[in-house]
Amino acid sequence: MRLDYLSIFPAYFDVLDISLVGKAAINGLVEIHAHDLRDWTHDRHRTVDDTPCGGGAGMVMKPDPWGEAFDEIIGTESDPSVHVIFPAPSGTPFTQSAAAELSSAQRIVFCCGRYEGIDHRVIDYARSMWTVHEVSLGDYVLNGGEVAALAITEAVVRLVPGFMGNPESLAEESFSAGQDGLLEYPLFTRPVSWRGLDVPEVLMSGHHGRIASWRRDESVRLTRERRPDLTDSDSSGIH
Ligand SMILES: CN1CCC[C@H](Cn2ccc3ccc(-c4n[nH]c(N)c4C#N)cc32)C1
Repeated sequence: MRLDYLSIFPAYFDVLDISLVGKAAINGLVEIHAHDLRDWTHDRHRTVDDTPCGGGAGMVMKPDPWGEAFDEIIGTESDPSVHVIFPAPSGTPFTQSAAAELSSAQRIVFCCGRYEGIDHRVIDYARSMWTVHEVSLGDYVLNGGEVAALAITEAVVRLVPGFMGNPESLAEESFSAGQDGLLEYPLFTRPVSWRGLDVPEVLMSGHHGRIASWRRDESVRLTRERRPDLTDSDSSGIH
């Protein structure tokens, strides 16, 4: 899997060399390339923004640098196997199932906007050439797309076959299919007693049936408390 990041702050992606994603890069599972969008400007000030047509606050990212960057990084041929991701507050909420789908992609290009956003013709052009995803990390406003690109990268790469040392652990995570769409149960480890707080006895019983039942009950309880929206979904085990 090749991952490209287009941003006016490419240093955001230096962190990928440190994290788990860095290990995947070393193992050859993923190839990471960060690019400075300003490398595709031609004026002395390396300008990437301009005032919004129709007025309004802030600045909008000009289409020209993006188009020239696309030509060089992706090419000028249409290819639906290339996935181009535009993080944006107006995007579709990014989910675990979207991460799972993207984990089989061979090429993902993240377009990280800044200012008030990117000229919409950039997205329209990308849609005419590649498979485009306009996604949102959540219902809050960030200053740009970089943090979202990092979060999406981690969510996707950890699902790439061969990345996780113990793929079985993926099955029990919140939001994974194996978890019935429920939140993860509380976790405990040694010491059994810590500052007057004890591990639930059932977890020390060695009785696998009771442990599984306790964990399921806890997942149902937490999901009802914190994510009632998940309890109505078909995939959840709660109805
Ligand atoms: C005041 N304005 C409002 C519009 C957005 C401006 C900042 N910005 C520019 C590009 C850009 C990309 C993503 C996000 C973003 N925010 N929240 C999320 N979940 C996102 C995601 N994915 C934010 C962004 C700030």
